[in-house]
Amino acid sequence: MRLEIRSVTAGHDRSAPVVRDASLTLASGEAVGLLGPSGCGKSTLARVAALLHRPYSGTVSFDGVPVTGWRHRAPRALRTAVGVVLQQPRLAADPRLTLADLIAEPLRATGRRDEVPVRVRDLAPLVGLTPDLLPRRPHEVSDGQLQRACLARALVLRPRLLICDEMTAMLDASTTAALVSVVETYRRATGATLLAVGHDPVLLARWCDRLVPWSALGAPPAAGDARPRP
Ligand SMILES: Nc1ncnc2c1ncn2[C@@H]1O[C@H](COP(=O)(O)OP(=O)(O)OP(=O)(O)O)[C@@H](O)[C@H]1O
Repeated sequence: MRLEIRSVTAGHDRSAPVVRDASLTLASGEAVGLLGPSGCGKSTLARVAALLHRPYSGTVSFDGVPVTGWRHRAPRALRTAVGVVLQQPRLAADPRLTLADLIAEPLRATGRRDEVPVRVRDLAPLVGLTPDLLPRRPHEVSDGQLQRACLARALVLRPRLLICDEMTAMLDASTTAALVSVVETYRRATGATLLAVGHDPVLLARWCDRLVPWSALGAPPAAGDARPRP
C-alpha cells in the first residue's frame, strides 16, 4: 500500500505543533526508516500515519485516497489495513488480557472470532512465543515477550502497511534481531509497506530500503525559489 503524507502539521498544542509541514511518500512495498533524535516528533507523525492522532492540517493518503477520519472516525477498512507496533509494549497492552487474547484482539474487534484459534496458533511460534506463555498476562512476562505478542497483534489482520515506532528500543540484541526478522519475513511474503521509526541508523538500515532523516521532511523549496540550498 502506498502511503503519502503531505504537508502535515500535528502535535499536542495547536500553538506549538511538534510536526510542521512534514511530507513523506512510501511506495507500495517499500520499507522506509524515519530517523531522528529523541523528542523531535517522530512518534507523533507515526501516530498520524497510523490513524491514531488527528493532524491540525495536511493530508494522509493510502493508495491515493485521502484519509478523512482518525481514531474511532477512521474507516474500518483502513484501520484494519494498517498494523502498528509502539515503543512501550506495556502502554500498548491491556493488562487484563492474556497474551493469546492480546494477539486476537483485532480479530475480535472486527467480528472475526472464528479465525482466532488458527491465527494465534500460527502467529505465536512465528514471533517466538512458546505455548506456556500464551495464557499469561502482561505482568507475568518480560518486555521482550510482551513486544513479541504486540508484533503478532499488529500482524494478525495481515496489514498492508506496518508502522513500527521504536519497536525494539527497549529490547536486547537477540530479541531485536528476532523481531526484525519476523517483519522481514512478513514483508517478503505479503509485499507490505513498512514505516519504521527510530534513532539508530545502523539498526534501521538493516531492515529498511531507504532512510529518511527527520530534517528532510520539511516542505521543499517552492518552484523558482532562488535561495541557495544548504
Ligand atoms: N500526549 C502528549 N501531550 C503533550 N505533549 C506530548 C505528548 N506526546 C508527546 N509530546 C511532546 O511532543 C514532542 C514530540 O514527541 P514525540 O514522542 O513525537 O517525539 P519522538 O521523536 O518520537 O521522541 P522519542 O524518540 O523520544 O520517542 C515532545 O516534546 C513531547 O514531549
